Amino acid sequence: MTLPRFYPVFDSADWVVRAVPLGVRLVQLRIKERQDDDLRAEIQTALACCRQHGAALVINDHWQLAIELGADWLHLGQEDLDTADIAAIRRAGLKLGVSTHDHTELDRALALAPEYIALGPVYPTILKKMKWTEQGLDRLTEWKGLVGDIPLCAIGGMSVERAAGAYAAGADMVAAVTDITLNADPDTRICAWLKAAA
Ligand SMILES: Cc1ncc(COP(=O)(O)OP(=O)(O)O)c(N)n1
Ligand SMILES: Cc1ncsc1CCOP(=O)(O)O
Ligand SMILES: [Mg+2]
Repeated sequence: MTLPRFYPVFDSADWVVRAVPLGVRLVQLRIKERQDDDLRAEIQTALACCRQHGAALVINDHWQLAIELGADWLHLGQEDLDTADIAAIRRAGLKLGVSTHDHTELDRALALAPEYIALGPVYPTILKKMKWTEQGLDRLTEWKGLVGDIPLCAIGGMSVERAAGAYAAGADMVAAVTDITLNADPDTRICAWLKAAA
């Protein structure tokens, strides 16, 4: 499967249900600090919507629920990898994306043969406090040289205006959160992303 070039990340199934009918074909559900029952309901709603529209849903962090609910994709960061059961995840047939920020993390990610590797924050992000400063476009180019055929995802401070630069630098996919969710007109912004990624 060739992964879509635009990869929005949302914190609720409502956002997924809003974005997918507009043409989004790869989307992440990234929900923090919620009870399992709530998470289960969110994942099930998002999964049903994505399956109806032929889109791929990536579950962030919650690998046990992803297995339990028969999800297809999972995203794990380096701290998630410390506790995740990769063998169980693979046995369940889940495809995997992994976050990286430096060479040690990249080596660890490559050893897992993930379906994509993410590098970030490419630009400063306001979504979460991170110990990593901006990586920049040259770092994306370096990463693309190191990951070879594995799709590379740029994340962190990405915007429609910055997308072309990230693709030109070597990103196969660009992920974004607040460029959409804080926009005054998220639907129009999603459509602009789809155009920029086409
Ligand atoms: C596409 C993509 N890239 C990176 C991340 C970050 O994952 P992680 O480092 O585990 O941090 P949290 O998102 O869990 O706070 C991501 N979610 N998606
Ligand atoms: C989850 C995550 N991982 C690296 S940067 C980032 C935040 C991306 O959010 P935004 O697109 O709003 O900068
Ligand atoms: Mg995580």
